Amino acid sequence: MPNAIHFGAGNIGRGFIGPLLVDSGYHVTFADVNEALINSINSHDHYTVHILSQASSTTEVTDFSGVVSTSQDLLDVFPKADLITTSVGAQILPKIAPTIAKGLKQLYRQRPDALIDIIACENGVGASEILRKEVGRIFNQDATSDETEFLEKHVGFANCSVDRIVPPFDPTKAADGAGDHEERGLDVGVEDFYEWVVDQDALKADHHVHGMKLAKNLLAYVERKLFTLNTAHATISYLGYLKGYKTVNEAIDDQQIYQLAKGALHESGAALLKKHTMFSEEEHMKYISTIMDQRLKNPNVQDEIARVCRCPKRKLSRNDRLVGPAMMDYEYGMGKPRNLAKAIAAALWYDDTEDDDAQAIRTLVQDKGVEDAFQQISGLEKNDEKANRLVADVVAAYSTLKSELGTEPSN
Ligand SMILES: NC(=O)c1ccc[n+]([C@@H]2O[C@H](COP(=O)([O-])OP(=O)(O)OC[C@H]3O[C@@H](n4cnc5c(N)ncnc54)[C@H](O)[C@@H]3O)[C@@H](O)[C@H]2O)c1
Ligand SMILES: O=P(O)(O)OC[C@@H](O)[C@@H](O)[C@H](O)[C@H](O)CO
Repeated sequence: MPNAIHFGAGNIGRGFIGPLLVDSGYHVTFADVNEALINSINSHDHYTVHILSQASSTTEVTDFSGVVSTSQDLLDVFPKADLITTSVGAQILPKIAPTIAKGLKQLYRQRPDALIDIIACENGVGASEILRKEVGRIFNQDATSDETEFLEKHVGFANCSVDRIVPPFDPTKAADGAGDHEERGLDVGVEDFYEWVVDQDALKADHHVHGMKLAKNLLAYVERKLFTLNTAHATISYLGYLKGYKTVNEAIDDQQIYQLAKGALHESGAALLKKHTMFSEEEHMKYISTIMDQRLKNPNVQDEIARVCRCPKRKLSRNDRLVGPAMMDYEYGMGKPRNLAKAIAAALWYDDTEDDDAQAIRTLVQDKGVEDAFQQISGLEKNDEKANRLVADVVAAYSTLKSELGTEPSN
């Protein structure tokens, strides 16, 4: 039986990647910092994935175990691994890199001929590549030349696009009659749709995983997904937050928000089609309408605005879902991305007291002004003329957004 280690036993780990691996015959070891979660994983021999669609259905997941990601137990599991996947959050990857570097050395000692792949299943451009650089830097600090050669020739780091909405899930409210919370603590609720596209050129070994689609030109898939689904999700949620909504369904039902999000997708879509000519306009319009009118409106998926808005610093960074497509519009001569600028402005207004990033952003905006704060958070170059145009658009959108939405300015 092949073995996989999956870092992050949260929504995507238990609701998407873990189940696909188990269904393909892998034993999955979940590695997570959350000890209580790992104890729960080790005290269950199965859990249920609830499909949140009109015809609700379930899938049982078995053949898994858990290890605390900071423990020696994880290093002991590494030598058996054939595949390593992650879903911890892109910003957490540098934190797990030292463990992966150590684990790969253990693996090399026991199986020097092994071929192994690492796939970071995180939202973001080039997540596995970021992990590769960090693991490589640490691994090579005290590596022998044989070890360095092993890392280069035997370990693949494959970027991927990972798409399935897995919202917070309350098993006691499951439409399929799930039992009480204690009993159903590991269960997850997921939308029916999923797409996992992995860079075939970066893999070192053959993996037979149901639902893992291999493709070349990965950047096109990653940007199409991040700059469409996630752009819409973020636009709807940051604007929805300002209008007092708590769920994505409530916010998308607001026509002003719906139209603004649709506008943002036409802006990102124009640049995506220009950059990635493998997608036709017809295909992309269908992709947008499936997202806007089916997936994000799915009444069975009750997603929280706070979850979609989480980590606003990451979401406002140069290559992410808001600034990324807005800059692409300038780079490909597509004109002013007015709707994206409003979405960015809304993210700069996001002030959820439970969100540390949001608090840091608000403090920065108040201390430095919106122009400097946005430039610093996004990482846009000060001497880049296109970046300066976007900064000016965002500053203008920021000052009028709240009155446009009909909400009172708070400061
Ligand atoms: N939920 C979705 O709809 C969805 C869809 C596609 C992609 N993603 C991406 O998947 C990733 C995970 O998202 P999620 O929704 O599953 O989040 P989540 O919070 O449900 O799960 C993340 C898990 O990672 C664990 N973790 C945090 N730091 C860790 C560390 N240092 N070592 C090991 N484990 C650690 C947490 O304890 C948690 O269990 C993110 O990159 C997200 O963008 C999420
Ligand atoms: O996971 P994040 O924080 O990058 O973004 C929040 C949501 O937009 C995201 O999790 C989506 O649900 C997911 O990307 C759907 O595939």
